[in-house]
Amino acid sequence: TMASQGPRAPLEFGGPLAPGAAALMLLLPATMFHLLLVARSGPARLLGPPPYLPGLEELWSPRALLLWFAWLGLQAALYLLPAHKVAEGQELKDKSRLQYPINGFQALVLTALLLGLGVLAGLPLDALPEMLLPLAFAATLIAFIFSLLLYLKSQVAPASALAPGGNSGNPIYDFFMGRELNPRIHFLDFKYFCELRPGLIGWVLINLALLMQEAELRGSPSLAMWLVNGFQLLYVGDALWYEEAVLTTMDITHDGFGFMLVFGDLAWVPFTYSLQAQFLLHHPQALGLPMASAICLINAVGYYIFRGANSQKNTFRKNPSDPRVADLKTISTATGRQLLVSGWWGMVRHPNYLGDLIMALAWSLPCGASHLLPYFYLLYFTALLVHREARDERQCLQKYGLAWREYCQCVPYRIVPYIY
Ligand SMILES: NC(=O)C1=CN([C@@H]2O[C@H](COP(=O)(O)OP(=O)(O)OC[C@H]3O[C@@H](n4cnc5c(N)ncnc54)[C@H](OP(=O)(O)O)[C@@H]3O)[C@@H](O)[C@H]2O)C=CC1
Ligand SMILES: CC(C)CCC[C@@H](C)[C@H]1CC=C2C3=C(CC[C@@]21C)[C@@]1(C)CC[C@H](O)C(C)(C)[C@@H]1CC3
Repeated sequence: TMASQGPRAPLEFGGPLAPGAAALMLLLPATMFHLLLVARSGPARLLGPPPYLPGLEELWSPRALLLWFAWLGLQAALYLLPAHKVAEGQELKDKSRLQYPINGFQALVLTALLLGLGVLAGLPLDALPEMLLPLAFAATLIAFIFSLLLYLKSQVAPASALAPGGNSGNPIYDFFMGRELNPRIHFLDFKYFCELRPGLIGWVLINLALLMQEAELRGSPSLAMWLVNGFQLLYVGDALWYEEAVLTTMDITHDGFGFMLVFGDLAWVPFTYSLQAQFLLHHPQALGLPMASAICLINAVGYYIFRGANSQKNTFRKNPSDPRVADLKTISTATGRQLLVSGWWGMVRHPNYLGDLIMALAWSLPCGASHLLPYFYLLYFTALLVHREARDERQCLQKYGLAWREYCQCVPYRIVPYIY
């Protein structure tokens, strides 16, 4: 029987048609391919036309598809290995809690070991950069097919399994946003797995391959390439070290798993988040030690704010009496949960976004100021977080009502103190 529609939320991204979900399903892959093509071109003009339009013979590669399936299989196997900890997710509508393995950092380390052994045995990792286009094409194909399978699976899911935002009744919109909240087969939770494993680890693998190819090309990797690789490996390592924290993010607790997140996880993250390293391979930048030191300081400040704010909130949510957060000022809410109104969360309402954006700036600066392309991530990410912050504000106002308004009066700025 058809599952009755679950609760309905306001339509995001302008709804199902242009400039909504349907447009984004074409625009996002097109933007990704544009970035991949421009990064390797001499002029590297972000706002100009791509240097050429690749033919299907350049995009389609059975070898790339096979590589993707092998990569997904490896990461799924590492995900299903015994975990040192199994965490419970947030309470669901039916009062149950799902279980999630906490073994992401272990998967990163094992992947590094396996790849290290592979390179010693002759695995041509430095050949990966030449395959970025067919690999991105394969990832996009997999994203569409996987999203279709998820959409079909959601048709037989009970209403309690549906996400608030992904069942408008419009197939295009629901395919894009995702109908089911936590699609899984036994212990393999597809949303949790895709968000933290193949794309995120694939991102730093692509970065490493680009660094290795620069060493082949120029004798040794540039300081700028080292910085970008180091900063982004820190970011991915941190995400996997604090993997359990993702269980309280809105993607896991609120959003359906549809094309937007499937494509975002499997294609957008590995192929557009590695843009700075791609740019540096084709556009070497001389970076002096004083500038490099200043950029390292900027990344350190961003990481300090990002980690400090995320850990403070997650610690507080886990145990408000924890000595590390017990003395912070709070606002009580009708739900029984409290809102932090001092510490990081008394500075602005999303201090973690501020730290993340500062790091995004530090990732771009090693690429110099001659091109806009390396700053694409900063521009995209600012738009993503501003949109995300607005979504979260709506959800928090709905959750907490007057208490949230009181919080907004105490903490008037959203992301940047005294600015926004
Ligand atoms: N690199 C990338 O592409 C992306 C990175 N990120 C990063 O992911 C991290 C998580 O971000 P995101 O998932 O958006 O959500 P957040 O971690 O910002 O969590 C938002 C939730 O935190 C709780 N909260 C908000 N204010 C307070 C307060 N004052 N006291 C206590 N709890 C509060 C509310 O949930 P409740 O009260 O229900 O607990 C709210 O819904 C961020 O650091 C962000 O930068 C996010 C998206 C993309
Ligand atoms: C326009 C895009 C295609 C829309 C897709 C957005 C996604 C790429 C992001 C949505 C939320 C994300 C998070 C992270 C990566 C990007 C996506 C999937 C995250 C895993 C990065 C590392 C962080 O430490 C985190 C807090 C774990 C992030 C969680 C949200």
